[in-house]
Amino acid sequence: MGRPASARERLIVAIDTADPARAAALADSLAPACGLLKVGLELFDAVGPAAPATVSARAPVFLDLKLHDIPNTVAGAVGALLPLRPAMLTLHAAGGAAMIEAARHAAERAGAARPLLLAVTVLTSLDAAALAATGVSDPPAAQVLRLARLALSAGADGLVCSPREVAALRDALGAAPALVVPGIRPAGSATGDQARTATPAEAVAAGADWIVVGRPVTGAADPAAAAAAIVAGLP
Ligand SMILES: O=C(O)c1cc(=O)[nH]c(=O)n1[C@@H]1O[C@H](COP(=O)(O)O)[C@@H](O)[C@H]1O
Repeated sequence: MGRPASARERLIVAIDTADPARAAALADSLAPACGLLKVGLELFDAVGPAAPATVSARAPVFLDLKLHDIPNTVAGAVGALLPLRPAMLTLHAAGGAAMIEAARHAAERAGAARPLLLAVTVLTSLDAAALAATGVSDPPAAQVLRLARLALSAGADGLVCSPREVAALRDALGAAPALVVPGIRPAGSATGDQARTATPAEAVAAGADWIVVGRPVTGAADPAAAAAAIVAGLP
């Protein structure tokens, strides 16, 4: 899929719920207010392939299953997901080059309808101490850049990173990789479990192509109005 052509198209709303009726209601109200709707592990694990199928009737789907397994298994999973026609699909960069190459190879079977393959670098919920506890003593920014280079050279189309790394990734990698950025918090909204955050406008000004927002929109009294307010504040 092409890069967003408007502020509205930059917004991806994460529909994180295990309740299919709530997911359908959120999709109905939010589809006109954003570019894509994200179906993640919570909804997919609860509802199965019917989840993206329901949502894709309303908006393009970002299918965020963060695949991370041996290359043969990930290739098979990508092949099994292609009939759902996601516009974007995630896998963990830490799965390594051979896994990403296998995913790319499998995705190419969809031809022109191939989803954008996005490599998740360092989860936005990890701060430097939490990352160090996994055995990575480099700061998050260095690990994000290392994983970004690995993923792109193995065939990923883009990256998922926190807003804190976007400017450095653009400096190092240029305009080519798609940068999809969660960890977004409008001023005054609760951080929750996110550690590396910034506002929607800061993320886009730094070079994000798309921003991913979940609870600040879906937890609002009027989710469509919350989404519209985010879009109105983008540069
Ligand atoms: O791949 C993702 O989308 C993702 C990667 C990451 O590092 N951090 C992250 O928060 N996400 C997703 O982005 C969404 C953020 O939701 P909120 O924290 O509610 O805005 C969730 O659906 C996460 O699964």
